[in-house]
Amino acid sequence: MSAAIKPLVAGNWKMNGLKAAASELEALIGGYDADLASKVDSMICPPATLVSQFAQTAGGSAVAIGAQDCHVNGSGAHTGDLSAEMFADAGASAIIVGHSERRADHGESNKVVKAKAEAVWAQDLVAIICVGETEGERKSGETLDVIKAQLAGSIPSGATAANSVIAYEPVWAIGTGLTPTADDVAEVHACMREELSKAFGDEGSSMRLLYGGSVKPGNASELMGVANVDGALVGGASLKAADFLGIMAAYK
Ligand SMILES: O=C[C@H](O)COP(=O)(O)O
Repeated sequence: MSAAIKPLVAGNWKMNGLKAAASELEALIGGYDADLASKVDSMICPPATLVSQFAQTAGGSAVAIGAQDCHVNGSGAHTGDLSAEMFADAGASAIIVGHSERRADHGESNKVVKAKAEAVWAQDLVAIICVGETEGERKSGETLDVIKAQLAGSIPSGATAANSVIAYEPVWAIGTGLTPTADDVAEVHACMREELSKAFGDEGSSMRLLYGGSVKPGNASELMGVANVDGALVGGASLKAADFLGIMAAYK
């Protein structure tokens, strides 16, 4: 937790969810009362096929809708790709870029992630920029160097607390049920805060830093209580409204 930064709990549904899953979004909206909304922001990033529908369902509620990736260009001959402009048009307010599954499955480099963040900003949307070390990198003691290099390479100049959110997701903790210790999370988040403050001044000092990787209702209080952790990027446990609300309850 950082003083004076309103936390964000964002759900990344990844490649999960059909139209009927709107019932979970409706349940989330129903359980996310004004008191909770005053303490923590909430966002769901469904698959691209549901962004428009979810934005309509969430319209007028305090739950924001985001997307999971975008192309670096606004339009053009890129079969199967989707642009930040399209997601803005569909009602998204943020787009995740640089998730480790994109970096691994699609070979996305820091340079590509940076260009995607710029494409997100060009539509006045928020870029949720992900970084994180692999298991091998942690075991060989390279974690902080990897994170620093990813931050330096993936975040464009001009990043502000309003246009960017940074998510630390250790690759080995994603979908595995494993989590780093609170001390390990604190070490990485302190390092990120220092790097961002050096690079972006006051904007870096007040940018939201999310932790992601096997966040569940049972471990949310401990993880969200770590210094410089300003919320969570949640995968599996965001698919059910009850679990997602259980994670946000860490801020009650
Ligand atoms: O974007 C979300 C993360 O990859 C975390 O996924 P997970 O909560 O299923 O471990």
